[in-house]
Amino acid sequence: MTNTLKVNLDKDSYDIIIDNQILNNAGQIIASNLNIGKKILIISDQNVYPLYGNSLKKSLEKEDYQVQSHIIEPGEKSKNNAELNKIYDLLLKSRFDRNSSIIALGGGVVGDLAGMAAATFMRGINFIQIPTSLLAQVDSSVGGKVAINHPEAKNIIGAFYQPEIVIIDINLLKTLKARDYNTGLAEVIKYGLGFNKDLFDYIENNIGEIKEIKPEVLIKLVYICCQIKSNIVNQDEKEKGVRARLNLGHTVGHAVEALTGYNEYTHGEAIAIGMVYESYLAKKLGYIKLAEINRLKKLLTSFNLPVNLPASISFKSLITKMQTDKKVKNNKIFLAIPNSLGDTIITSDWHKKYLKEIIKKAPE
Ligand SMILES: NC(=O)c1ccc[n+]([C@@H]2O[C@H](COP(=O)([O-])OP(=O)(O)OC[C@H]3O[C@@H](n4cnc5c(N)ncnc54)[C@H](O)[C@@H]3O)[C@@H](O)[C@H]2O)c1
Ligand SMILES: O=C(O)C(=O)C[C@@H](O)[C@H](O)[C@H](O)COP(=O)(O)O
Ligand SMILES: [Zn+2]
Repeated sequence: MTNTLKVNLDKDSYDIIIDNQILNNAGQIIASNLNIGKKILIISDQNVYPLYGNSLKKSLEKEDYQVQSHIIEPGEKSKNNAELNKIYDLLLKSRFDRNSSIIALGGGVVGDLAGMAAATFMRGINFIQIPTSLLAQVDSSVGGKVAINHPEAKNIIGAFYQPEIVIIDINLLKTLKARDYNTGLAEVIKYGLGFNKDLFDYIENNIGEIKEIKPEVLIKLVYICCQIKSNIVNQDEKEKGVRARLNLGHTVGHAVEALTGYNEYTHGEAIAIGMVYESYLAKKLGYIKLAEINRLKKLLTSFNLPVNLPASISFKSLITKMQTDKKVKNNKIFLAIPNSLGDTIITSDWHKKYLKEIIKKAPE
């Protein structure tokens, strides 16, 4: 049974369609739901396109779309200005117009980069998300944050630009490498830790089924995460308030990614570390309990996710990098931290020395 969620943003509202084995119907889903021009550019990467590019292309061509593809090197290093320029060159050369569309077929890197191209080319052309990694299915394909990195800071050049539709086929997850699957689980655990205690309990109680990628379990996880995210985005599309809670673990996590050159940790691994350190900070401030942090660490570890900062990152380098976070206001670093399991608060009322003490103690 197809599960459909709606992101409600007036004229920019869209459906999230979640099912098993629907990639071959993507063309028909697009043709019957969207009024778009015939030209489509699929942006994908060198791992994903050989697996799924042809099926998508065929299903679009069946509906008379004229399809071109642009394939990037996989990984965070492609989320940059040079790659974005290559896409603009292609769109111009192929005479794409305002009615044309870009489809992101890939993980969060492809989605963020393709979304930046769609948001900025001619000040905005149609954008369709077909996420293929777990992380992209539970998080990055929904909500309209699109971005590229700067060598100094993560996602620092970007926009809020909503897709026309999100088509999620959980069957695609079967070909993910274990490390990439686990990185998506870090965001799933974030939704449990920060927004839904029942989800946290469910993950703890179904570790085996989750590792086996059981379709009914994955549909449930993807549905709950997309539901949590769309409810928040519905209230605060442009992160003026409540949306900042989705950044739980990310102030430390993004700093870890940037300080390690975007190639030592995946995004999910970095935010796993971020969730642990930000939780210790929350505990010092009187929020989450040690027993809950220990549950978090155990759960992350059971999916091979890291829970300790690497020795190469000092307190000083971490705090300096955290100052580049987008949640900094008047030099104050606002953090999204767990209040208790299933609830997040935003605060700037914390002292840097707490983080210094936590790092010095090296939480085991
Ligand atoms: N926009 C947002 O709201 C948002 C939210 C969370 C994360 N992000 C961003 O997303 C990125 C991380 O996303 P990611 O973890 O998907 O990384 P990714 O896009 O690099 O994908 C991870 C790896 O999995 C491969 N892959 C993807 N789907 C596959 C499939 N079905 N079968 C086989 N291999 C597949 C990719 O080729 C890549 O090697 C980061 O840049 C992060 O900042 C954005
Ligand atoms: O959608 C959001 O809002 C999020 O914060 C989701 C995060 O998981 C995601 O990594 C996002 O890209 C981080 O946003 P940023 O504004 O801190 O770059
Ligand atoms: Zn994230």
